[in-house]
Amino acid sequence: MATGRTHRPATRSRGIPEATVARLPLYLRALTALSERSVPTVSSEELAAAAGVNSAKLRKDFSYLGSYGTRGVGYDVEYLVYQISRELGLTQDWPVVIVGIGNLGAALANYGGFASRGFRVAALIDADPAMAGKPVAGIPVQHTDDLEKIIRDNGVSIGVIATPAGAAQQVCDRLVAAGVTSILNFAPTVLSVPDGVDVRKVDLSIELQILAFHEQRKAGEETAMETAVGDAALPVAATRGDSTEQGPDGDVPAVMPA
Ligand SMILES: NC(=O)c1ccc[n+]([C@@H]2O[C@H](COP(=O)([O-])OP(=O)(O)OC[C@H]3O[C@@H](n4cnc5c(N)ncnc54)[C@H](O)[C@@H]3O)[C@@H](O)[C@H]2O)c1
Repeated sequence: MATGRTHRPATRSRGIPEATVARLPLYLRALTALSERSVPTVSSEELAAAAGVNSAKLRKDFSYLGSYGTRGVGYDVEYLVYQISRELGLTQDWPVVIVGIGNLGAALANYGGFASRGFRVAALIDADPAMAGKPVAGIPVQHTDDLEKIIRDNGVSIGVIATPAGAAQQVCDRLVAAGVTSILNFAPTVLSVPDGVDVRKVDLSIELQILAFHEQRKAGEETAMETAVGDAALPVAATRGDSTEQGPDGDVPAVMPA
């Protein structure tokens, strides 16, 4: 769901295209579900359907990992989970800080899915002095005055920004200066970062706008269908009872053949 943008070339140094990297978490999520059900192998078609990806694209993506599956058997689920996790750097623990512990930051801190995927929330940081020391998700919130020290002490390389838009660039600059090289930005603003820093932006309103676009198209198609059916209904109604105009099983066809 991330409407992501990274500041890296389209191909990573090991030759895996960014588009493939972006699909790896989708495969991993589908494979983890299979693994939890103790499914030993999966075909490219089944996995592609579970991940919502085209199966030819999946085979191409897996060829970058050196994984070709076995004809007639498919892919070994556990091995693929390991391979993709390793490729995504998930076989190691990633300490993450969240900056801006309001509604969203607190919800993110409380989300159990990060830790289970190797992302440990190492610290929560907020500018509001009244919040300092108060626990959120069992972690005491720390004040932004200590941001640089917190980053260094915890060896943090990934920062999550959940501050208001107006504060995001300044928070980003401080995170980067302190050594953070990957940022997940929830604030509705475009961040400037130096080369070598990756930024991904999550914007749920953009996702909703895309859904609205599809809803509008669906509504347009339905209107067009209704118009077509409505236009066709006149001759059908007029000829009802005329066996020559009925379908093979006696039903009146909804749309008359041209
Ligand atoms: N990307 C999305 O889909 C999405 C969804 C919801 C909200 N948002 C955005 O996330 C951000 C947070 O939303 P919210 O509802 O949690 O807001 P909020 O007002 O509840 O929380 C913001 C928090 O940031 C803190 N803060 C302000 N300036 C700071 C600074 N310089 N350094 C550290 N902390 C600072 C505030 O003290 C507050 O606790 C907003 O920018 C909002 O637009 C994005």
